[in-house]
Amino acid sequence: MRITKINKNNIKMCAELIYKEKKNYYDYLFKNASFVLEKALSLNIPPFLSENSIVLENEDGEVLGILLYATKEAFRHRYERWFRILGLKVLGTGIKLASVIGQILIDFSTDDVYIISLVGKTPDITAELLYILIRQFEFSRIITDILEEEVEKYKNLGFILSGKPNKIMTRMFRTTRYRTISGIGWDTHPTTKNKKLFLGGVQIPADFGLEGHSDADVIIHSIIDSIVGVSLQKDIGELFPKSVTPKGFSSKKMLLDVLRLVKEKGFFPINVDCVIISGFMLGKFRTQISESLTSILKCPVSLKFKTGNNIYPESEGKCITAFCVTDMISI
Ligand SMILES: Nc1ccn([C@@H]2O[C@H](COP(=O)(O)O)[C@@H](O)[C@H]2O)c(=O)n1
Ligand SMILES: C[C@@]1(CO)OP(=O)(O)OP(=O)(O)OC[C@H]1O
Repeated sequence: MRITKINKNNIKMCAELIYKEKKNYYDYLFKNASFVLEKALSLNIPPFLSENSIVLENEDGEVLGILLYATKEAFRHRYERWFRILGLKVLGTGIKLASVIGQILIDFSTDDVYIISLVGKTPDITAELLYILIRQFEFSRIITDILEEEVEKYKNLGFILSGKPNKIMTRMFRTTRYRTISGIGWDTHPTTKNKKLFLGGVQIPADFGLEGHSDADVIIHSIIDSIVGVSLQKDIGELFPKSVTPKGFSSKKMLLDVLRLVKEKGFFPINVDCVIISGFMLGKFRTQISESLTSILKCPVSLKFKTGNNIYPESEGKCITAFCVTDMISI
């Protein structure tokens, strides 16, 4: 997944998502609304400014979600440019637009940001877009006007109701404050000759593996527990019970599932720090394991390896143990 802005390659997909999210409202404002929106985006007509967009795309360039925002400035200037797409119709539509814009200018300050569109193909993408906005910019309040059916979605993102700016829309707002929170995780698995060794999503060349129902990747299991405890009040066994998890299941897939779940709830890992106790030397795999985990978690991951100085069962190769602490931002 990559972060970008509206550009000529993705403008059609972005315009479609923006239109679909508030179809009734845009249809009320404009005739042929989907065409008007795409045109407004391509001509950069305020407040539909591509510079004020955050777009998440997959590796194939498919748009997974878009957040389009506007500052007070964007509502104030260069409105005459609407004539270029609306022509004479601006006289009819203009009255509706002018009243919407006028109300917004009265209701919010230069410290606020107004969300025109926040739409993700899945709830975790929607939350991630909001997280990027909150972390990147120092606004004090986020205001948005939405259709009634979107209220739950915004409540889940920490917004509260604040009235009805017009007969179609509902207004909601939230502050941009966030908190940091840390979780701890631990896991240990006995070694076995019958399995491959997976650590941090990397298959390590060794003549043994770890016993367990899944691929028994102790590093990932400890990271999962450090994340899901504080965010979901759960542990790995509750999320992936042995009764329904296929034997040998990939821990990497479990971590990807967990990240989707916690992001939906507004929790974003920002740092992971692990200690691994193992008699089998792992130092030469540090970079590979850390890069594998960073590519999944999208945050720095540090690893320390310890032998246990011959006094732990890990030192004798009976098992491998991992501890970890994950710091997260909760929006
Ligand atoms: N499985 C391991 C354990 C340790 N290392 C490296 O060896 C250093 C010394 O470890 P002690 O537990 O004896 O203090 C340690 O700093 C690690 O870099 C390792 O590579 N793999
Ligand atoms: C992951 C699960 C189930 O798939 O099994 P294991 O691979 O045995 O791992 P463990 O860390 O003992 O506990 C959680 C289990 O539910």
